[in-house]
Amino acid sequence: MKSLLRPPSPGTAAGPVKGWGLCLGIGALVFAASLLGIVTRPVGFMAAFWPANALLLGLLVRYPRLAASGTWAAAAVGYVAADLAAGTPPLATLWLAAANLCGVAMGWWLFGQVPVATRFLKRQMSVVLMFGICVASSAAAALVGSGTGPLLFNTAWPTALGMWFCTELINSVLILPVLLSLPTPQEARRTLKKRRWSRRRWKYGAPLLALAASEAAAIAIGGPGALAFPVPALLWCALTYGVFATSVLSMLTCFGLAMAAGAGVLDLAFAPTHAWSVFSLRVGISLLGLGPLSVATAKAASVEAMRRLHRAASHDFLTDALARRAFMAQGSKLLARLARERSSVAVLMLDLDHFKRVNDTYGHAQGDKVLHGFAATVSDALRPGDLFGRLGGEEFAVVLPRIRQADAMAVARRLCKQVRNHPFALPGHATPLHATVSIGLVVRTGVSAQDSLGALMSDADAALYEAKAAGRDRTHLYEEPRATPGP
Ligand SMILES: Nc1nc2c(ncn2[C@@H]2O[C@H](COP(=O)(O)OP(=O)(O)OP(=O)(O)O)[C@@H](O)[C@H]2O)c(=O)[nH]1
Repeated sequence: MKSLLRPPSPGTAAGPVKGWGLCLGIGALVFAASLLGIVTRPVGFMAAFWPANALLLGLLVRYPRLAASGTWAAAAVGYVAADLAAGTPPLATLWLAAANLCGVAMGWWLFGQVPVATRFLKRQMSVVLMFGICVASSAAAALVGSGTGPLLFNTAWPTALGMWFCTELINSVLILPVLLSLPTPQEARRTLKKRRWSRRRWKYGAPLLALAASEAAAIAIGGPGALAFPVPALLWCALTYGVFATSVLSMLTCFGLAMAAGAGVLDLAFAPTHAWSVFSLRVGISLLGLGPLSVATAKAASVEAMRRLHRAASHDFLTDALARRAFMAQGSKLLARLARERSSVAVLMLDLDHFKRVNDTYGHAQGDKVLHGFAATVSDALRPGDLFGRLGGEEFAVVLPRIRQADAMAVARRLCKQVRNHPFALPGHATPLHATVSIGLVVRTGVSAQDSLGALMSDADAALYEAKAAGRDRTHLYEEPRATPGP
């Protein structure tokens, strides 16, 4: 399917357009969302709730490859069909559909100018930019569509312009963040795994309770200030939950407030029937949702920056193995856990053979490539729970938890074999380099609190020395020196 408009740079969450089925789905979604807007539209008035444009824009931005000609055509059919079904005259339906599509196309084009991470609410400035785009796309739809006000809805043009704009704004500002921050199944699984719901349930439940209580207080007390009552609870939610959960809660709270005010349940002590009061209410509620969203986005961006910083500090830049300090810290922690379990452990010391010759023959830069390839070969051969670190130079270490001696020996031999058989391709050299490694290992069954990682590494190092002395490219198991019989 050929694109009408060039899609924005391929997004991370893009998926292929699967033919007409997907187009039909988009058309049906736009039709249903438009009908919902029309059903909630007061007779002879413009719609107060119009989710179709925000849903369409959100899907196109979230999955850029949806933005094909068939999708746009299906969306147009969806808009027109919904208005025709509601009895709008045919020419007017075309005008209304054109206005809606104009707003969506404007938003879609502007999102395409924004870097992918910013677009998906992963940067500090994401919410500000998203708000700017929502204003521009709402203005585009309002400018094109507001001419229908005097003709169809008996509304003066400036009022129609304002109403169209504020309705578009509240819908896009509240619905778009939900779609833009929608986690992939992989991200959702990771988040659920990280959160320890059972142990800290109160910590995760408290902001939700506060939000419900503040909304109840807003309805009970009322008055112009009541709109701001849920703000502290929403901010608490933003500091506790992720961007997606915050955007869902903001959307529900803000739409809830707008509907409660419209229905008179929330008494704001002003006349919600007066057009400019409605304009002010909708714009105000749109802005209300931005605060918590900005906090959640800024927090997520700083957590991500900290994670990267931590990774850079704990991992060796050249080989991506754990750096010495992180290896010792994580290894000692693991050993303490194994001591509590009385489990077994194996510690391996690995040293590339004659590595100085590699540097001397091929140069230091090529030596770096060999170190990188060696580390990748070793880490590929280990299990997820094993620790692999670079102690310095061409010396590495591995901790294998909960392993029997025979299996640890098999792992060490396998590593030796894999390195021996691995051809290290060096740029500018026709024939690949073959390297070998010597490994010394120590196995402790029933780890006790007296065992330290440093002592085990020193035993493994002694075994490594023996492996080197015996001719290299081999493994050697450390054996406790036998007690000499007394006189
Ligand atoms: N390319 C590169 N070389 C390094 C790095 N760190 C240490 N080396 C080199 O690794 C070499 C280690 O040499 P030696 O300790 O003599 O050991 P060897 O030549 O591997 O000999 P054996 O260990 O006895 O088999 C030295 O030439 C160091 O300069 C690094 O980050 N990159």
